Amino acid sequence: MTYHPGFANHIATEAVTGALPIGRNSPQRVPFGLYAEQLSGTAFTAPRAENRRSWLYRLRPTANHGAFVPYVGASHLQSAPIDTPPSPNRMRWDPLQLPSDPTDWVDGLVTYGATGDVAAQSGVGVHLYAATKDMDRAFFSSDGELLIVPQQGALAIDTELGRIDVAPLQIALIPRGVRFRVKLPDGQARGYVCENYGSLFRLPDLGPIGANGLANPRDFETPSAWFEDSDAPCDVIQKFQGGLWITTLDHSPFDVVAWHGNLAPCRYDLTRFNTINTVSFDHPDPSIFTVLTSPSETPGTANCDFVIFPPRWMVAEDTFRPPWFHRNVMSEFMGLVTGAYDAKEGGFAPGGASLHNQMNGHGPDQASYEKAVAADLKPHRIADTMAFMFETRHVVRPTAWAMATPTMQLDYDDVWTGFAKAQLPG
Ligand SMILES: O=C(O)Cc1cc(O)ccc1O
Ligand SMILES: [Fe+2]
Repeated sequence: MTYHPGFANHIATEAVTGALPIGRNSPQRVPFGLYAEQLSGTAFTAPRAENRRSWLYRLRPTANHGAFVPYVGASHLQSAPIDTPPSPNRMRWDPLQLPSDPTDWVDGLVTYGATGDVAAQSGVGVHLYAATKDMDRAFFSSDGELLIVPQQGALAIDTELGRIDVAPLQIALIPRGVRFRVKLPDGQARGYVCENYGSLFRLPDLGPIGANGLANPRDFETPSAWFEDSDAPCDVIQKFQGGLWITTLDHSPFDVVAWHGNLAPCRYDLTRFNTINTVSFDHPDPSIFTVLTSPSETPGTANCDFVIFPPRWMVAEDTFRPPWFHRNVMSEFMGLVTGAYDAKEGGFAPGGASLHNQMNGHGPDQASYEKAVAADLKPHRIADTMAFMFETRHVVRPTAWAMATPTMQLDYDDVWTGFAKAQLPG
């Protein structure tokens, strides 16, 4: 498997020499009788800097399929708007358990919450997955791009535009509409998915940081063209406006022999993140750890930011080093890939999740607080950690499933109930 470095670069790739038309997108006769097809990730008229599309050259056009019918499977996938009431309460969940029956990646997806409105192309869906079986069918979301954060087990993702291998500490980003199937080299896998209904994820501006730092573009990797020439039937499941639909093709959907453009799946290794932090005092806002951002119409107020808390040196002087107590106009869904998170001494396990919605007080648990105020502030490396946050301007509504699952920690408030009252002089 070969990859091309760069984020949303214009790439030209062919799995068969001579398959890619030169100098035009849609010649009268495409080499080998391939079908030329445009995949648009932004409106045709989106400004050039925003515009994302690719041209695919395939054995058959995607349009060559029968009707989709509703998918009747054990799916726990949902979309915004969620019909259960929003809750101001802070929530936390133990890890999602592996299913007892053989379950592939698509049936292993469970929606914990969603926000915005899938029909209005704003907001996100937040899913976790727990899977034990390779997919032998294809899946795509018409509702949003998928940011996949593996937590346990590698994923071998075959997509129409190439194959991506990812493991925990890496992420994959799959554009809206791109069909893919997930295989499990380790036999089982768990992780998180942000389904972004809004504007496409991109690298954040760096402002005074300068031209380099945080996630550097060249560390994103886009696969070369790959295809399979198979006339065996293949089920394709589509998520469309929250519902799941299925059709059966009489051929493989993975039949793109060549493609070019700047809309394609990619992967990124989170350990390549160039972490920037204070070298004087005060814990900076977590926006300093933004990997990718999906802007909204309001500058600086994201539809969704993907923020990580990677291993790093803590050197701040006269500073409460962990995340401070706070209330945020943005809503925060967090997960933990590995290790421990510096604001939570207990209860936030790798594979677990938490939700702190708009304006609701949260921050270090009491044990983290006591430890931090007592600490001798020598340089200290937080070595084994990788937490992340999907932070959104829209309030996340938990699903009925997430509210009812036994993995929900009903005593989560208690991590903040024991604080001693401050003592004023006199
Ligand atoms: O709530 C959290 O743990 C996430 C978070 C981390 C941080 O360093 C500062 C603010 C913030 O919301
Ligand atoms: Fe927070």
